[in-house]
Amino acid sequence: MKLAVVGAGIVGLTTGAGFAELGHQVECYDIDAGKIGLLTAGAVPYHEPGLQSLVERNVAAGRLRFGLAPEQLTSQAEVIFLAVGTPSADDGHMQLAPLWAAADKLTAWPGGGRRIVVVKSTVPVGTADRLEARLRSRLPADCEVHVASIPEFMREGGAVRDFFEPARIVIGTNDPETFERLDLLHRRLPAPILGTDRRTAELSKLAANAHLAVRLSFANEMAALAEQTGADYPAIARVLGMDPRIGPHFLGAGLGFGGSCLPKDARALVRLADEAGAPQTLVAAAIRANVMLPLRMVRKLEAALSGPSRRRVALLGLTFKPGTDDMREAPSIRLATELLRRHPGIVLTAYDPAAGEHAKRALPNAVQLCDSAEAALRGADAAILVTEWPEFRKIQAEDFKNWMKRPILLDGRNALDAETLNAQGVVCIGVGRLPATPSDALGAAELTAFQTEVEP
Ligand SMILES: NC(=O)C1=CN([C@@H]2O[C@H](COP(=O)(O)OP(=O)(O)OC[C@H]3O[C@@H](n4cnc5c(N)ncnc54)[C@H](O)[C@@H]3O)[C@@H](O)[C@H]2O)C=CC1
Ligand SMILES: O=C(O)[C@H]1O[C@H](OP(=O)(O)OP(=O)(O)OC[C@H]2O[C@@H](n3ccc(=O)[nH]c3=O)[C@H](O)[C@@H]2O)[C@H](O)[C@@H](O)[C@@H]1O
Repeated sequence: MKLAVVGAGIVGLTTGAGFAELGHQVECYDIDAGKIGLLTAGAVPYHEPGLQSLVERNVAAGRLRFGLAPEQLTSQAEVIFLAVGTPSADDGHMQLAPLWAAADKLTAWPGGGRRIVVVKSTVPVGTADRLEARLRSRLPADCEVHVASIPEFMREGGAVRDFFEPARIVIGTNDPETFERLDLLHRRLPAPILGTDRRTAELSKLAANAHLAVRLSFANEMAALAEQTGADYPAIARVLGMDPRIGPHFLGAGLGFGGSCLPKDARALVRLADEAGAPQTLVAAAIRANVMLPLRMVRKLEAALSGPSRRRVALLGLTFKPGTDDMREAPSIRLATELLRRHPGIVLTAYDPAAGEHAKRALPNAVQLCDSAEAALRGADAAILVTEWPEFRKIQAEDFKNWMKRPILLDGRNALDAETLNAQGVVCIGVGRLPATPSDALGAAELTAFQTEVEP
């Protein structure tokens, strides 16, 4: 089949390269000339395992091409995927301007006939309906267009694996012929295909991310309760996870969920639900609970250092999770900002193996970015493990003791072997693990003030 993808972000590029690997002819477009320049020169601009070789292989085989506009490639695509970004607006709604801009360009695409436009981007319910009406009113009479919703569930850092081994594929359309073509396109992927209407497909995507957000906030609040009551949250998570009705995934407590999707999609769902008259109070509470977590960590640091002003504190890991260079809504940003706001004299050093320039752009200027964990830790009074990159687990107790002024580690992801480190003279404090000292607990007034500040 001839396919086109508009928006060569992580989703668009992985989808395009993935379908090319399955033997289809794919053209990928993006308005970002820098990105298209890199891709045309053979460089993938994302830290995404397996994507570089997937792209290289399919470009070399002549199945994958890149361009700034369809006129450059004379597209005759039967199926066009829209995979542009849908970032949050200030009020929590999703910005759909990139989607409408991309869609409006479709009306100038060469060639008529029957075309299927698939919305891959995560969007509010009803967007595919609006898009179809918009396209039909603008396309020439010889062009028959059908819009479908095929939401994407891939995870960053595992996008290629998730493309080839998805848990499920949802095809949202009411048009039987459109379903048949899209079903045929996806049939080689080893996953159940669920046919739904478009609105159900759109809401199922938002519901999936909101469910994950609620689950994580539950885990984090339970971990806080474990700390305050002297229980051990990781053991509780194991107990919960062994119940097949609960399952073991996404129960990890720590600094909370970040990234370009979970927070954005949860916020958008709350807005959508308010307008629809079916408020999602649980999801709203999950968002609030999540943004509190960096503050909890600041309070822990304050308790551990008895006042971190003019101290040197190292942040280990900055991206929103390991395996990616993505800094979008990374908890490290709120943590660093809050530390600097509350303790203007603090010296913050930081190291991340992948964040590079993204970290420089996302973090306050005062954060000193280092090019190794050792450089960040040298002379530090304490360190906070923010992102559980595997290389941090290789640092030995002796290294922490030699490099740091005081080997105090706040493990914000329960990634380190606290027992071993503690036995070897390093103070390692995990999340939901140790009984909190009274000063750890957030005062009610402080909690309310912070919550008001971060109200979703
Ligand atoms: N990142 C992820 O793992 C997942 C993302 N999603 C959703 O997929 C969508 C895309 O996400 P990402 O790939 O992460 O976004 P991204 O921000 O990495 O990439 C979006 C791309 O679209 C391009 N673009 C914007 N307007 C355009 C236009 N008018 N014409 C052509 N290109 C245009 C941008 O230049 C950018 O390269 C979002 O709605 C997101 O919520 C869904 C599942 C997973
Ligand atoms: O819509 C999207 O873009 C995607 O959003 C998430 O994927 P992703 O943002 O790549 O990251 P996750 O692996 O879900 O992690 C999200 C956040 O939760 C945190 N997390 C995850 C798991 C856990 O146990 N504890 C925890 O704090 C991570 O550190 C990270 O900050 C979903 O998992 C994907 O299914 C979805 O397609």
